[in-house]
Amino acid sequence: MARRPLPRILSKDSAQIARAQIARSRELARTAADSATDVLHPLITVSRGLGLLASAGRRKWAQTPKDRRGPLLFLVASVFLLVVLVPYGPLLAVITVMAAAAWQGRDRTPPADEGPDESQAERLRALYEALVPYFAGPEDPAPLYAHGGEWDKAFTAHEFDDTGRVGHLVIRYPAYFPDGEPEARARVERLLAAKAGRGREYHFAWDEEGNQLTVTVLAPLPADIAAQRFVTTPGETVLGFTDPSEVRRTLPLAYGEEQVDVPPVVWRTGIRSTEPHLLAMGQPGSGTSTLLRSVALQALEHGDVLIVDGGGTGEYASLTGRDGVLAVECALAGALASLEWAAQETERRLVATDLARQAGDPPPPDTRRPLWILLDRPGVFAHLAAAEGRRDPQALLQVPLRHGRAANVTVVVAEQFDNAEALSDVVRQHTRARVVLGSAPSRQVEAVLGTRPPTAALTHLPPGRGYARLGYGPVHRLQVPRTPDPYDDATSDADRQAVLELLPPRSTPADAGPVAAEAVAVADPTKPVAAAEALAAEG
Ligand SMILES: Nc1ncnc2c1ncn2[C@@H]1O[C@H](COP(=O)(O)OP(=O)(O)OP(=O)(O)O)[C@@H](O)[C@H]1O
Repeated sequence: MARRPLPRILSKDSAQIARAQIARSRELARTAADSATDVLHPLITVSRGLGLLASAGRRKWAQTPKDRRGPLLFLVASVFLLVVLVPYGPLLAVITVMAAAAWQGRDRTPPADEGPDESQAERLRALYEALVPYFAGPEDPAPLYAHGGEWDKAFTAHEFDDTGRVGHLVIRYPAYFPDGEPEARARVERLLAAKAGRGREYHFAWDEEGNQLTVTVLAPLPADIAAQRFVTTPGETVLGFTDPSEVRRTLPLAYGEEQVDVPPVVWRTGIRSTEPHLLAMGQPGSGTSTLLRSVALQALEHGDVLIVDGGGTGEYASLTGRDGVLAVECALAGALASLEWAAQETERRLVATDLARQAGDPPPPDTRRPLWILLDRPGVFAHLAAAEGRRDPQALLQVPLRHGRAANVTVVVAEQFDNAEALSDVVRQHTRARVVLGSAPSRQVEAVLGTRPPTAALTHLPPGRGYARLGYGPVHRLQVPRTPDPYDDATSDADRQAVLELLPPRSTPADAGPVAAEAVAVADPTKPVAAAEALAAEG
């Protein structure tokens, strides 16, 4: 596939990625040209000066009347002879001519005026005035911030975008401003986001040592990346895409016949993972089920998947009966049975691995195939179980969550904020990879990620947009790839086709039904697919 710039038919977001790449290439070319110009600068100046001197000489000769040209020629010849005869004359003459040429050839273009124009200066002044109550100290003898003060001393760098709004700003603030207090920071960030222009996302970088705040406007993340096979190694799952400045790696992604490179948020699972399980939270409709579907499609490439869906809207029906899909459970009884089997399977793997290790053998092959447990909206089952006097299915996640890493078992839980209190402690404790989708108050986001995101959240985010944090790592902005339910009537044909192409074939009849408790119990636990088949036979 040829790697070419983005086609015009792509949406605004994808075009922005391409524009960023073109801008980067231009920046490189400009840097190379600047370096070459720096090295050759003296030579260029002298050559330009010599050219100017020669043309001045020609002009002078042309202006001289014909009857005076003889004496002038005689004078020049005499000076030339004198120079030749005087000791060091030729050398001195060359130096003199070069100096004159350098003087003549010096760059005389007046330096461009880089200051802001009147409207921009007005915007900066307004921003400065708005910041005065936050940064002024009543006892400061020489305040940096004061009404009617000098904004250009406080704003050390500023850039404006094409629409005339602030694109980048470096703000100095007094050392006594409590920049270590999240609430104080949040107040300033809210003010800046409102005053510098709503509807855009801002990145705030607080330099506590230098007492400097850098505000940068972020371009929207590409929201039209369709589901596809990502170029990753086993054990890597692409949660979505983020800013180029946040991640060094890029993934080549297909857009029809074209390819573009986009920075991914990659989550590593398996034995060496430090964040072996994931929790995704969001508002209704923010795209957590879509994230789970995207994870399932990637997991099925190398492993088996068990889906427990408390939402009960049939969003995972397209996965039922597919090779590698052990079960798609929508009822409490099935959820309990499947999760009990998963807990036993985790224990079996642990025991088998341990025995092999004691015997000095490598882990048996039937413990190496990754097993994924995807649990959407467990809070619904928790309420149902409490009403029916049964066990909360989350209790069965204890073994997979605690010991899953060693047994190649990964748990992904998605829940809505409204039901957050229904999440069990063990789920909260052991899911160290976190995702928040959709707009939410910053304290809710902080409660999930463990820290405040470095950007001011928009009041409206497209579905699949949010933040991801792996363990104690940085918070990344995230856009989940578009992975809709192919059975949903609202799904476009292109999206449906993209998801259907990723689904494994269906060798188990889809109408075999969910894995029943008894079938799971009697099935050979070393062959999870066989368990489903045994159930199908029993059904
Ligand atoms: N990454 C995405 N890109 C494009 N559209 C998305 C994305 N994620 C979700 N959507 C769209 O948003 C809508 C809701 O998505 P989804 O069902 O995944 O949300 P949810 O958080 O599970 O909400 P609910 O539990 O209420 O269904 C769907 O129409 C879906 O197609």
